[in-house]
Amino acid sequence: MGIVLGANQYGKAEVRLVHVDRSTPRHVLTDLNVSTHLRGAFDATYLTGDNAAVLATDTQKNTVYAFARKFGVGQPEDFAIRLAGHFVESQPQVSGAQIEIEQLPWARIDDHDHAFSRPGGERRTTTVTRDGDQLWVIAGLTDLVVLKSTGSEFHGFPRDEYTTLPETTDRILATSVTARWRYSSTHVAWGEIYPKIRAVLLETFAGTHSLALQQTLYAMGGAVLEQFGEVAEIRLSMPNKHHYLVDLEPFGLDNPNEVFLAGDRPYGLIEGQVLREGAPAAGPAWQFVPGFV
Ligand SMILES: O=c1[nH]c(=O)c2[nH]c(=O)[nH]c2[nH]1
Repeated sequence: MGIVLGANQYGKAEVRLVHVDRSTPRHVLTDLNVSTHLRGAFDATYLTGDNAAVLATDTQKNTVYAFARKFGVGQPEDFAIRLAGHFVESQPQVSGAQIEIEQLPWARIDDHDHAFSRPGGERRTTTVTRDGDQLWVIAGLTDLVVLKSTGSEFHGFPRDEYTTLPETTDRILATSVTARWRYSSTHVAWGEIYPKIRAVLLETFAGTHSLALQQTLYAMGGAVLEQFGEVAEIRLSMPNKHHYLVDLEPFGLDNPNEVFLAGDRPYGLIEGQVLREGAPAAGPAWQFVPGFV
C-alpha cells in the first residue's frame, strides 16, 4: 500500500494588524486578523524537507505589515485581493492563495478624532451583599474595550540591565476596562446612574492625555467620584493591551505610528482603587469579588 501526500496548504495564521490612517487629525482605525494560505508545488518540503520553494510564513506575515504601510488597508476584500495577487504573481511555485480576514469593529467615543471603543462584549455587573440588617451595592462593568490612537506617552521610567522598552511620546493606548463601584447608599436610581457613570469613564479615557495607564486609571476613577456623590469608591482593573510598532526598515519603509502588531499576551495589568475620604465603610461588600486587589 503506497503512502502519498494529499491536499496541503500553508501560511501564517492570525496576523494581528492595526492600521492607523493619520493623514488627517481624524484618525481612521482598521483592526484586522489576517491569515494567509499558499497552495502550489510544495511537495518537496513535506516529502524531503527541501525548502527551496517555501516562502516562509514569517515572510508572509511581514508582507501583510509592509503592504499596510505601502498601500494602506482600505476594505478587507481589497487588501486580501492585493495580498493573494502578490503571492501568486511573485512566486512561480505558488499557484493559488487563500487570504482570510476578520475585521474587529471599533466605534468612535463621542465622535472623538482618536478615541474608540469596541461595540459588544461588554457586561453590566452588580454584586449585592446583605449582612444582618446591612446592605451594600456594588455596580460595574466588565470588558469595555477602548483605544486611543494618539494622546498617550510612556517615558521617564527607570532603566536597568533588563530594560529594552523604548521611551515614547506617542503610542497606542488600549485596554479592556473592568470597573466596580460601591454606592454609599441603597437609595439610588440604579438604571439612571449606570449609563451616566459609564459615559464618564469613556469620556475621561478619551479626554485624558495619558502619561501612563496608571494615570488614566486614576483620572477615570476620580472623575466618577467627583461627578457622582452616591459613589463611595471605585475599583478598576485595566490590562494594557500592547500595540507594537512594526519595524518596517528592513523593507525600506518608515513607520510613522501607522502599522502596529496588536499583542495578545503578556499584557501589563494596571489595577487600583479610588476612594472618597470619609465614605461609609465597605464591610464585607468586596469579599470574594473576583479580579481585584
Ligand atoms: O502605561 C504604562 N504603564 C506601565 O507601567 C508600563 N510598563 C510598560 O512596559 N509599559 C507601560 N505602560
